[in-house]
Amino acid sequence: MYSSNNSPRKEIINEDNEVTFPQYTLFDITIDSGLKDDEGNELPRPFTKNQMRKWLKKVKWENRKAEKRKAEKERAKERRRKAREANIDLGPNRKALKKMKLEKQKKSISIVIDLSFDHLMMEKDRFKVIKQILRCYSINRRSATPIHFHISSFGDRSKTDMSRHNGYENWDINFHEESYLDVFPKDKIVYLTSESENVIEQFEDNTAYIIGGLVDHNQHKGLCHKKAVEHGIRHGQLPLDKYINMKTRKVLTIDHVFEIVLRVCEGMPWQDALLKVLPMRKGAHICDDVSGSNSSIDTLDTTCINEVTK
Ligand SMILES: C[S@@+](CC[C@H](N)C(=O)[O-])C[C@H]1O[C@@H](n2cnc3c(N)ncnc32)[C@H](O)[C@@H]1O
Repeated sequence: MYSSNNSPRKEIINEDNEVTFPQYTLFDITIDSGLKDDEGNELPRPFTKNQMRKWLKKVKWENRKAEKRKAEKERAKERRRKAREANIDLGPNRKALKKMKLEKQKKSISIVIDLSFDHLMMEKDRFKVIKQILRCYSINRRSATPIHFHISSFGDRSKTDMSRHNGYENWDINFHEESYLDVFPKDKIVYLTSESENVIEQFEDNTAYIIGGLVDHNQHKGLCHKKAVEHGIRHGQLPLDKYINMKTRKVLTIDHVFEIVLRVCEGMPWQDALLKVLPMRKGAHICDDVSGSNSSIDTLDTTCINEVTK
């Protein structure tokens, strides 16, 4: 209790009528006053009004967040209860997913998200990249045939951005501080880029497919293609034109590219995978020349990439 109800600078009078200085902490930060008590212990500096205001704002925000989380948990519980009653399968729960992780056989291809573009993005866009990575992680975990998932050029900035998600170090993702060039043999790397003149038909075993970890609103058009050419590695685009017509441009988000690769590796025909993953607003619809024909990957050219550039 404060001796005055609105000035945080005042001392505290406890129940035994003893006067003490308050131990203010801003969560884990204690502000030192430079003063010492009788035993030589550092006394904390009371907050200024401004600091107190900020602290209260933060506490209120944290409380609101906790309430929202609690409400969301309740809603999820209710959804699950209703689904059970209606005999609807909501897929595996967390416990089952963990067990599945140990039992599932992974595909031999790897997907790498290249995080070497941090310096080109504002915080807001870097967070979008992380959010998309979370989605990739989540769909890969739920897949019956997950693919090896890597992150390369995982530097200090990415670590800080990622650390907002507790326990990410324990996720089933291989984090590499170094470039993908130092992790995989050069001839086993294919950079995925919509600007490539090579069209991917099938994914090769034991090959690492790189997705640029970049949200750039088309500001750095062709950057990943340029990078692949400069490094002398193979590159390829997804066969969008072959299977679907799209209203919008063909540059997809990281998680959409990831999911398309995952679904095709699971055995889904290209066209189905593209239509399943691409959102309605992209206006994806079936190409006249392939609709009705069997578009399964089995019937396609078996070369991984046409006119591969070395
Ligand atoms: C939002 S895009 C980044 C666009 C960026 N301007 C660039 O130079 O690639 C994110 C990543 O998804 C992959 N990607 C997007 N559309 C693709 C497509 N149609 N085919 C293959 N990869 C694609 C690329 O790896 C790309 O770097």
